[in-house]
Amino acid sequence: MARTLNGEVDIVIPTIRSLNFLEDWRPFFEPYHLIIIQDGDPTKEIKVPEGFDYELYNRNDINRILGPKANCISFKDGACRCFGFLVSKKKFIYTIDDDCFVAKDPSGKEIDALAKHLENLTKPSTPYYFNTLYDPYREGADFVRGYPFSLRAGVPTAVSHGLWLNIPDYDAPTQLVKPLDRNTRYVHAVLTIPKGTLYPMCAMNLAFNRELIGAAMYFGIMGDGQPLGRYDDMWAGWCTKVVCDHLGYGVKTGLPYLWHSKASNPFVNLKKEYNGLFWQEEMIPFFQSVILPKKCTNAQECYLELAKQAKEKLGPVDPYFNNLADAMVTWIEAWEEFNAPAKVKNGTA
Ligand SMILES: O=c1ccn([C@@H]2O[C@H](COP(=O)(O)OP(=O)(O)O[C@H]3O[C@@H](CO)[C@H](O)[C@H]3O)[C@@H](O)[C@H]2O)c(=O)[nH]1
Ligand SMILES: [Mn+2]
Repeated sequence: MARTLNGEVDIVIPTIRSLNFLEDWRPFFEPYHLIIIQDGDPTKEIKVPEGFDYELYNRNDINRILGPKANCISFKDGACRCFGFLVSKKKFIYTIDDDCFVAKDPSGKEIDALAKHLENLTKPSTPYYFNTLYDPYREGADFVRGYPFSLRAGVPTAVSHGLWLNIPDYDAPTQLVKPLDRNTRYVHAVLTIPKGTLYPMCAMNLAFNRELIGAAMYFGIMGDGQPLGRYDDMWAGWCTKVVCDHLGYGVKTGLPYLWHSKASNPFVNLKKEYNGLFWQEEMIPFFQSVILPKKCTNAQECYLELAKQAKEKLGPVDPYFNNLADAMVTWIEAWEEFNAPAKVKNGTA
C-alpha cells in the first residue's frame, strides 16, 4: 500500500533539535518527500541525513514566502509545522516529531507507522454507528450483527491519529505528578471517533487527507509572543473534528504506535500551557456547541465560519481569541493562495 502512494504523501517535521531520528526511519521514509520546518534561530545550520529527499524552511524563508501573512505561522512552538501543510501539494500528510522512533509490535516486528496511517486513510470510517469489533474493514473482521446495512459503506476518512509507546502525551501537571509513567500497553485496535465526540489530538504521530481537511488543519498562533503554547494540536483537533462531523468525514484513532523517546520539561511546559488549562474549560464547550450552517460545503468555508464563531464566543474569554480568530482568517487567505485550482489556458491546465 505505502509504496504505491509515495507520490501522494509528504512527511512534515517541525524541529528545534537534530534530525538524527531519521536514521531509524530510513527504510520507511526514504521513498517519500520530507518537508522540514526548522524552528528557532534561522542561522543555525541543521543537517539532514544523506539520501533523503527534502525541502527545508526556516523562519526567514517563512517570512519571505508569506510576507505579512507570516504572522499566522507560530514561532518557537511545534505549531510551526502547519507551514509544511500549506506548501505541500500532496494528497496526504504524515507529521511526526523529531524525538519519535520506530516502535515494535508485541511480536517484536518493527511498525511501519506511515503504511498503517495510509491504510487507515484509504479505508472508510464509521462515525454514525459503533462497531463493537472496532475497525470492520480490517482483515479478519467485519460488521457485527445488528449493524445497519445502510451504513456499512462508511464515509471517507480524513484523519488518522496514531499513538505512542514509552512517553505518553501528558499535560504538564500530569507529567509533574507522574514523572515515571511509561505507556507499555499496545492495544491492537483502530476506532472511528463517533460523530459529535471531541478528542485531544496529538500531532506527534498524525496523518490526514490534505484535500479533504487540510484547510482546517491549522495549528494556531502559539509560542513566541503569545499567551499560549502546546495547544496547537488540540486546537487543530477540535476544529478538524467539528468540520469532519459537518462534512461527513471520519476521524480514526489507535494504531499505529511509534516510540516517543523524550519527555519535554514539565516546568517549561506548565508555563506554556498555563492559560490553556483554564481556557480549555471554555474552548471545549464552545466546540461541543458549534453548529456549522448547511451552506458551508468545504473545509475552507467551514473554517471561516468557525473563525467567526470563535471570535464571538471565545473573544470575551480573552482578547487572545480575537487574535487567534484573525490568524485563522489569514491562514485561509494563505491556503487559498497556495492551493488555488490550476489556471486553465487554451483549454489545458
Ligand atoms: O519551540 C519548539 C518546540 C518544539 N518544536 C518541535 O515540535 C515537536 C514536539 O516538541 P516536543 O517533543 O518538545 O514536545 P512534546 O511535549 O513531547 O510533544 C507534544 O507537544 C505537542 C504540542 O506542541 C506536540 O505536537 C506533541 O507531540 C518536536 O519535533 C520539536 O522539535 C518546535 O519546532 N519548536
Ligand atoms: Mn516529544
